[in-house]
Amino acid sequence: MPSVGVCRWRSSPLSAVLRRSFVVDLLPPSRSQLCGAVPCDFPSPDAVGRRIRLLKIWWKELMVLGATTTAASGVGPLGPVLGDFPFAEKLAPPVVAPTPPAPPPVSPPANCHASRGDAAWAPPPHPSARRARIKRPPACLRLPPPHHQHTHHALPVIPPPRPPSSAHRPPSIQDRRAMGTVVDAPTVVTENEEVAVNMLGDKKVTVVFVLGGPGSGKGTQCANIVEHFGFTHLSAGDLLRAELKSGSENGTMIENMIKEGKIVPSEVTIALLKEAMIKNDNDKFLIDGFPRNEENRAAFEHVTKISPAFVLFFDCSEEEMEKRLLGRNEGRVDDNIETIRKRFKVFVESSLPVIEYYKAKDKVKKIDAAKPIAEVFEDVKAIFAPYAKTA
Ligand SMILES: Nc1ncnc2c1ncn2[C@@H]1O[C@H](COP(=O)(O)OP(=O)(O)O)[C@@H](O)[C@H]1O
Ligand SMILES: Nc1ccn([C@@H]2O[C@H](COP(=O)(O)OP(=O)(O)O)[C@@H](O)[C@H]2O)c(=O)n1
Repeated sequence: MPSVGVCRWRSSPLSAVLRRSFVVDLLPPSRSQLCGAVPCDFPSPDAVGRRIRLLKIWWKELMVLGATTTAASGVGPLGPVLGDFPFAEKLAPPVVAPTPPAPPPVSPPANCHASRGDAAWAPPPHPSARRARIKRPPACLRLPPPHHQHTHHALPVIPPPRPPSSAHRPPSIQDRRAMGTVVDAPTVVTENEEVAVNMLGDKKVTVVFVLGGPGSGKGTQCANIVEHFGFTHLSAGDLLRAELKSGSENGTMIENMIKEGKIVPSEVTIALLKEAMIKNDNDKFLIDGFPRNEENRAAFEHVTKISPAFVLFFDCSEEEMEKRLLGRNEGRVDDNIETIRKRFKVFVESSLPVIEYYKAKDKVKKIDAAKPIAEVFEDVKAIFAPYAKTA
């Protein structure tokens, strides 16, 4: 049988409004077919009720498509989890509208470039899906036509995933999982522009990602940039350490990840960055130590719609960085030789590819960070000259 559905819900204490989200995690091939279906914010129990109903409608559709359920990860199969949802008992029993019969075969709309025989073409969404008011991928991108030898209920073959660089690619389930929010607006990240239409609405922001190995001097130079160029410094590591100290429900997880030099799941870090950016009136941000891997990068762009003006990359040898970290004396649990080596490995395996990604977009400004602090800052200043404070 073709598909697997797993549903779980989670809450986050990070937001003023308690956010709850369902994530329906569909393993391939159904994932690409139903991506964008369900994850959402639940600002109130009423909204939760509506989403439960939608989930049930979607679930029915999956069943119609011949899906089977298997607990693959998370809490378990969708059906039982719906029953377990903590707000469920506070709601009137959800009214699930009867699913209308399957629509008759239709021809592709005139404005769809594909024809019925094309693998890219699909009939419009089922009416119950339209009721759901949840943004699904455009029909042209979604269901390929049923495979000729297949019966009615067989899932069609799903085309291979589209390249991640496509500005119109619907966010994947992983991206949405990472966000914990629904992105109703089309995912458009303004490339090669210093400011983007973003989560801050009309407010245009300039974001610079500051990357480099542990101990390369990111924090030190960010302090200088703040002083001279009026940026706000958001250190992902500092935000995570503050979150762990705050007694958050994620505290233990964050602590363990930091001790092991591992990367905290994007949803946690992005929520912290997002909150910090929303709270701050400044429009120029240095985001230090983020994105640390491909997941961080893609999720951030999807959630915030912000593309960095450029990436400041502090290039330094491991030998020099190790020396600095061992002499940092900030009492950090991860500044010991064992964790430092793990962090170096993570940097090479996960963070360097992010730098390569931006390099391919001509957005990386590399600094020789092995030089003394003042000399490094001279190079930094040259890069930030266009952002000189005018006051
Ligand atoms: N260019 C430099 N030369 C020598 N020591 C430096 C230099 N830049 C930073 N340091 C020192 O190295 C340590 C790590 O720097 P830090 O800015 O905290 O790195 P990161 O934020 O990249 O982990 C700190 O003790 C800092 O004072
Ligand atoms: N985007 C990020 C940034 C930091 N972190 C965690 O925080 C730790 C410390 O990061 P940091 O940026 O403060 O310090 P450095 O490793 O750059 O010195 C990392 O080793 C990760 O465990 C993360 O998980 N995700």
